[in-house]
Amino acid sequence: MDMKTDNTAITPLLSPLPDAFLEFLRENDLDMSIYAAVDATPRYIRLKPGCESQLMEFEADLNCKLEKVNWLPGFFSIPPHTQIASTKAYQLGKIYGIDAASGAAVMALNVTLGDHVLDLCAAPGAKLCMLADLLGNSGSITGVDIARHRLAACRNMLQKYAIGDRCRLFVADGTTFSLLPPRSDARNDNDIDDTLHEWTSKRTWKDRKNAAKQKSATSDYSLSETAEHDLIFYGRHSGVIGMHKNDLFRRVDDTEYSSFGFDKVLVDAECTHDGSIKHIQKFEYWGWSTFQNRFLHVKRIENLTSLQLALLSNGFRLLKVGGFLVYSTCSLTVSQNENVVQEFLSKNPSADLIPVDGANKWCCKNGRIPNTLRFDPKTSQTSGLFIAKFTKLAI
Ligand SMILES: C[S@@+](CC[C@H](N)C(=O)[O-])C[C@H]1O[C@@H](n2cnc3c(N)ncnc32)[C@H](O)[C@@H]1O
Repeated sequence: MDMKTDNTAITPLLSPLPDAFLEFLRENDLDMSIYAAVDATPRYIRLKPGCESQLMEFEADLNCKLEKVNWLPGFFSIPPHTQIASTKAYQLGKIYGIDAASGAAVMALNVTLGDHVLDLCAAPGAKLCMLADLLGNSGSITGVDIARHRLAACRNMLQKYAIGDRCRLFVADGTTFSLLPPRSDARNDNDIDDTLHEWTSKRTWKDRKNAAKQKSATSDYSLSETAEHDLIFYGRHSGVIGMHKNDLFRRVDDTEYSSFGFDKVLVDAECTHDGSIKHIQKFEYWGWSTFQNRFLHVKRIENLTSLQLALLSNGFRLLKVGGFLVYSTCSLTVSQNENVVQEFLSKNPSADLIPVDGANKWCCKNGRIPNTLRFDPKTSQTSGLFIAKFTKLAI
């Protein structure tokens, strides 16, 4: 699926910028000139590994030249208003639409073969697909998102690109998600009742009955273990098939995550999306009063930053000692980025904010605290994105 809205009805952002958005920029001390470059900001595509030799075909299909992004392997820029969803290359799952800054957030994780990766805010899944391509036939990916319909879109994408083999998707709250990565020594009792069999989109009569039972017993979202972590997809080699459900949903002591937790965690947190002008443009249709209600109310922003801190803290809890966590948002506000990072560091002595390898060659600037990065349309010719990378120390 194309990660950018291929909605031809959306016109360029009103010029001058709408008052509500200007007020938001002023309140957050953001330089409005970064949005001046928006109309000239290219789109980006990433090639499915193995399709590199078909560049000329893709150019003919997209009817434009593909410019290699030198600082980001596998990425190409295309003119801003190129439509990709109608192309054959896209429909056949040979190209992905994904912004280069999003690609940078994934690269910052330094994924290596065999890693167990957790993507805590995974939907609709552009970064998760890139993670799956980087892992290839190794390791595992666990994708979590609280929005069922968005995670279902992510599942469709995994199926379209045929990259879900080592992936598990859970509808769950990332602030409380608590499962371990799949273990290679997991029991495989495929024949025993109540173990997980191959995933199918059709639910068995027994599963439907259990779900109904759970629903009637669960007035509170947090009551049942399995309701709390609703597994909506798993691939054949995701480590799930043959597992007993109780083992899959087993709660462990927090200390176990330090040894058996995830090697890499991505927390691409919910935010105000102000760095993504495509998102902001949608308010021309939703109405700027909606923007005002959502983004200019102190209480709502406080709730959002609390959610971001909770997601980051829980992602870090699930990380192995020595593993890497990347926190990213497509907001450019300090409150949702550097402030969240600083508050998190003050509460987590085992967290170390570390530099992103190779970022000195990337088209971005430093954030307002050392080792953090900021992409924006003016500096990077990308959508806006903030990135911070942490490791977990053994203390
Ligand atoms: C910026 S989007 C993630 C984009 C995604 N990483 C990608 O590359 O396509 C943020 C996501 O966080 C999800 N979200 C919001 N609150 C959440 C929570 N408490 N737990 C898990 N996911 C949450 C939203 O549903 C949304 O899909």
